[in-house]
Amino acid sequence: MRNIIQVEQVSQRFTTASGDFLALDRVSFAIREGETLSLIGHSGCGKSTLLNLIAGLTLPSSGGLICDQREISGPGPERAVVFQNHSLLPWLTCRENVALAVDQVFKGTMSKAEKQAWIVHNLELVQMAHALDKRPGEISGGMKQRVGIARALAMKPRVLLLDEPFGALDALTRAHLQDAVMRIQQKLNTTIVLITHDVDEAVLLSDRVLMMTNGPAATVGEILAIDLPRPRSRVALADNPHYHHLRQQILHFLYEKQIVTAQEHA
Ligand SMILES: Nc1ncnc2c1ncn2[C@@H]1O[C@H](COP(=O)(O)OP(=O)(O)OP(=O)(O)O)[C@@H](O)[C@H]1O
Repeated sequence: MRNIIQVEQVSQRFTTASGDFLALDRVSFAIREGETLSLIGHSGCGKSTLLNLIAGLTLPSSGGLICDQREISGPGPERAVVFQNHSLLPWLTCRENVALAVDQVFKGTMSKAEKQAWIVHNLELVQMAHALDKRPGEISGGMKQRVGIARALAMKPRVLLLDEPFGALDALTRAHLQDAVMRIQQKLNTTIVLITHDVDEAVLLSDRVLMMTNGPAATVGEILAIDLPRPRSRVALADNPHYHHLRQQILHFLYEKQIVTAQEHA
């Protein structure tokens, strides 16, 4: 598999009231085309900072990021982001919210009818075609996230960046959305970068899990390959000893290695 994103020696400093704060310190890794890579780490370690850099929403203090052989110097439709809080415009319908992205990306390249069909197609992908003309206030939290994912997919991104997209949802809705993302990924072969705090979610969805060290000066701790066959079923995995072994390795990193490291530095 070829690399679609390369993160090379990236550091990120923030200027705060109490002085300079080094959030990320010389982070390097590559994201392979078509893979699902999860970023996991303790709260405040720098996961969103890293995702924002890949999205091009911020620029690194040093180092560089490359997407498809081009330096990332700002946001672009080939890297679509979905945040924890859907961020749909409340006065627009689901169709109109997706249309905003489609109009922006396919201006001049799709006819009006093609755009309408493409909007419906993407809402169908996330099973939300029934709510085309509803406003965000008329649908549930899980449904809003689905529409947010449809809006991102409608941009035909090469990479889908998901910043804790299921964090605010109840366990059952979360499970349905995780299944939807896995199904869509299998269908479209989109590259996905997912921030999560949930070890089970990381193992279920990912091809690799990137475990970050605690901040400040966070960096890549370990990268774990999740070599479980696809399609994956949460029910079948519950009895799979290898699944439990992989889960255990992440827990060990987060709750034993990282705590030890933090104490060593204390
Ligand atoms: N704009 C900023 N200015 C100053 N400090 C910042 C800024 N953005 C992030 N930080 C700091 O950088 C560190 C990493 O923050 P970030 O939000 O990336 O962590 P995170 O791993 O995504 O956290 P969480 O899991 O709680 O969402 C934190 O200590 C945070 O306070």
